[in-house]
Amino acid sequence: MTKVEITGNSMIMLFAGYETTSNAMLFLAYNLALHKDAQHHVREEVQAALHKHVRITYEAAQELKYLTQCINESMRLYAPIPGNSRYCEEDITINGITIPRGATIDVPVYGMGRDGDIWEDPLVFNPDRMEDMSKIDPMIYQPFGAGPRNCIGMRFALLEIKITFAKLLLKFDLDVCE
Ligand code: HEM
Repeated sequence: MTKVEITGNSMIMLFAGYETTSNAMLFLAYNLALHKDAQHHVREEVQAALHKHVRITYEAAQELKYLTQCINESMRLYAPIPGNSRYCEEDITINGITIPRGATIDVPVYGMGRDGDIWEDPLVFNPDRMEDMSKIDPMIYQPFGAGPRNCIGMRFALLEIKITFAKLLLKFDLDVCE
């Protein structure tokens, strides 16, 4: 790799990985502060995992299913990257719509996450709807993008968020200010 490539890749890893994860955590904290029942559920789950694993390890984090649902639901409502795009390299017709070569396709990630034709009560924070991710269309719910160039840091980000919130909720109660 050249020096320019190393610098460019280092910069993108920092920019792509810092603000995105911190915004995801910010909105998760907000949603859990607003929804004490969900916060309580997550805390109980973390305590059970701690009981089994003693520390919040990688393995323990994998068992935090309800916390994962809360993270996913929070990113549906508040996608850290609200829009994405793709450049069309050649003419193509999909479902009767022709997209010409050279066109840029905007992907409305935030809008799709709140579309009433797709989600029941779209503005309600309901982690239960994220219980079975195989029922969710990955082209519609795509906070980490989609396809071969989706987010390379997704697993790392989810782990980081889970460990942070597991530790946070063991010590603190999250509340909204007046
Ligand atoms: C909650 C946290 C994060 C969110 C919501 C997020 C979201 C995204 C999205 C939407 C894309 C574009 C994918 C596409 O076009 O299909 C992307 C790409 C990328 N992300 Fe993340 N990201 C997060 C965390 C991270 C972290 C922690 C890292 C690295 C440590 C990272 C590194 C990257 C890189 C390098 C790309 C470009 C991948 C490529 O072009 O092949 N991201 N991310």
